[in-house]
Amino acid sequence: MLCPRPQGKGSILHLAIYYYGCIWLVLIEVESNIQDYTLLVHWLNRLYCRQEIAQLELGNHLRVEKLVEDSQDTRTMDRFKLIKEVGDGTFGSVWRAINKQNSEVVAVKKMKKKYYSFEECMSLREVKSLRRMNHPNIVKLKEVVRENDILYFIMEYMECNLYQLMKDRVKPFPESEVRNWCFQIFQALAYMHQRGYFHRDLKPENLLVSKDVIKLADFGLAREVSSVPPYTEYVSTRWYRAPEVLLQSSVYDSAVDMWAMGAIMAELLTLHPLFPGTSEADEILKICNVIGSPDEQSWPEGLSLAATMKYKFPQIKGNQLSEVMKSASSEAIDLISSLCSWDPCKRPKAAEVLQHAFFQGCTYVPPPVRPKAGGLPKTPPCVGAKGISENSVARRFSTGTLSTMKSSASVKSNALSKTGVQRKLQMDRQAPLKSTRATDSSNPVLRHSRSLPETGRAMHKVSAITEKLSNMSVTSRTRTTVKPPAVMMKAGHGKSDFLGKSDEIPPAKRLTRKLVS
Ligand SMILES: Nc1ncnc2c1ncn2[C@@H]1O[C@H](COP(=O)(O)OP(=O)(O)OP(=O)(O)O)[C@@H](O)[C@H]1O
Repeated sequence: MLCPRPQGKGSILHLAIYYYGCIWLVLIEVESNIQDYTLLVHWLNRLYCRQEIAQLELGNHLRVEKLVEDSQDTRTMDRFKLIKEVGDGTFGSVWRAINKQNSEVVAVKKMKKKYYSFEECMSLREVKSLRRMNHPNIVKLKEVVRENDILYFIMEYMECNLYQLMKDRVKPFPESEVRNWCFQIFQALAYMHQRGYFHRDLKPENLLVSKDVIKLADFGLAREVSSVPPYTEYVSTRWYRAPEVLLQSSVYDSAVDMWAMGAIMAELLTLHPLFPGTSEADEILKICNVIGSPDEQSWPEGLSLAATMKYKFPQIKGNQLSEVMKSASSEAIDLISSLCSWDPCKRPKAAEVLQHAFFQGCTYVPPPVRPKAGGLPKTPPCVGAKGISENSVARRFSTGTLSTMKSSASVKSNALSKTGVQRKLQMDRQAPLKSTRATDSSNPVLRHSRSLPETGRAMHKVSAITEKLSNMSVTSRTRTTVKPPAVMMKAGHGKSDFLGKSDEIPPAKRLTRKLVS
């Protein structure tokens, strides 16, 4: 409420003080209604601009830095020349582009959905999480631009993704190369997990490579660890999906990323997906075939989750990972087995993995707190014996989770609590979603082709889920071979799935799918 205006012959000074006070009151009132800085920027933007551009300064204190005024707005996306489409995911198409102003090569992700306000854009998970990340192994988000209701992410450009590298290969990657990549990715994961985020959609397509450097990308599903469960939306690509997610736990955590990394590591070492399930039920069966069925000892919470869903695990003893990955070192196998533990609590944390014997000789250098001016921090490579001697120095600056260089992955202490809340399933009738893959016009017949239809965050009616779940049962069957199929396979088929078809394992060739180039 404003005070009554001074009556009578007030001096000019009085009037000035009165109006000054009024302005302050109005501002205070407005401010109390403004939730955060982003909204304030948007509000100012509305006043002065027709379009918005936010240049994100990546670091500890992110802020919207620049508003484009009327005189400039038509130039917003004109600054970029799109050269070639390099990827087409569920949510956006990605282009290699050049910033005409400084000739920098960038990646422009053009979102498929329209965005009618800037707040909507700024509240996207991809923006919220990426803008808080500043790590040499996490793809940098440079700008967020909304123009004509279309949202663009301007990112640093990476040459290709891991899936593209795998599909063209005949011989598996040398273990040293896999070690180098994985070490970088685990550093990125340690960084983001320690900052309270987990990715939830790790897969080879989301690991981008430029020369020796690999980076995590696609934070569309990233979630804050502190966000409140239940997590009800659809999460992650089936082949890399953790069992607790398959069993519809709604309180999973960063351990889902560790499971995915186990599967990715194995795939890099063999060029074949470790758990190429054709449906959710088949996914569980494939997991049982490799690591054996869970029991009261290995994963009591899993049995409860299954019971809640009226799902019965097949009783399979499982194979030895060493049989599946004949040429892998014992350290690699040990690490993959611990990452692919049924019980999420038994999977090592990312920071612990960096201490695993598989990475002996690799140096962990924590990223700087603030980005250095004049360039990105360099990714620390595996540096052999020198690295070991440097490691003690590196650890001094770590967050304290790295205890000993020689210790293997230890057991996690946090437990997943179980819940009766059911997560939503992708159903048979769902229209197939676009696969997440890079556009590959040069290679129409992809040997290692895959479709990742379940990356979509499909939502389904709970009643339908309940019906499906109550029918669900994966019957025990004699061990199906876990030998890599003759052809490279694609992640999932969209043909869901879980229920009633558990023992119908389609032949490998059904898994092959041609890619749209
Ligand atoms: N910064 C980048 N540089 C080069 N290529 C990129 C970049 N970001 C993404 N890509 C390519 O585009 C593809 C799709 O990108 P992205 O995963 O971000 O899209 P999406 O719509 O979120 O996909 P998804 O279906 O997995 O959710 C990636 O697999 C990658 O090949």
